[in-house]
Amino acid sequence: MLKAVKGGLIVSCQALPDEPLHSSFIMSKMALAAKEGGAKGIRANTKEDIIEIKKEVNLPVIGIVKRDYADSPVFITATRKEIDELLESGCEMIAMDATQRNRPKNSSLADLVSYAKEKNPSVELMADIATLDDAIQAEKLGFDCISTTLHGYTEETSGMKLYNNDFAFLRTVLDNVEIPVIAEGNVITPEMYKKCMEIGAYASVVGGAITRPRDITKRFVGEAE
Ligand SMILES: CC(=O)N[C@H](C=O)[C@@H](O)[C@H](O)[C@H](O)COP(=O)(O)O
Repeated sequence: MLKAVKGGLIVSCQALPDEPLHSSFIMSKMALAAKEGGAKGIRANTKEDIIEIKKEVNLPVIGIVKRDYADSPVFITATRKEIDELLESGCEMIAMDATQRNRPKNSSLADLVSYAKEKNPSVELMADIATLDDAIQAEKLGFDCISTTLHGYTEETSGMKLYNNDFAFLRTVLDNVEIPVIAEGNVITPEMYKKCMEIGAYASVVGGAITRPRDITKRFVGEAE
């Protein structure tokens, strides 16, 4: 997967149950639109969506399963159960929360990494990180790449945006790890995408700005209010 997406755009095609476009069929068509537009890969949520997407496009897929747990704030591929679902989906890469927060049932991130690698060594692993320390730890744990997905979405990083201070966080992560770093989260214009690539991101994931029309509409409406 990593080779296939190098230097390119990965489109995240996700719609949760409370979103108008929640449907595996619609996500598969979003993926087709992304492919026709030149995307090199797809990021998708749930085994069901990934299976539908794979029927429609032959692009590599980064799979996640978002599921809430009462005893932890971690919700992106949080336990072995979600890893199992993704291994059954046929996705080429699995992304998981790689923050150092408490995980459901006191499980450990190291365990999830070795579990996934043992079950299918050919599936690559992406670390969804929020801080520089998360990135450094993820590299030590053997992840294949890092994504800035959760920067701004944890208690510690609340309110921070990837583009703040001319993408300072992305630059810092790039300076401190050797494995590929993928820019993800609030990349909402083609100019921002271009900037991420110029700074040295290996690839960039864009989601809402392409596949969430409710959010796009809100941005337009909000601009004129
Ligand atoms: C924080 C979180 O839950 N991020 C999720 C991770 O898969 C998705 O909801 C985002 O759409 C994805 O990261 C792409 O980001 P953006 O939609 O901002 O381009």
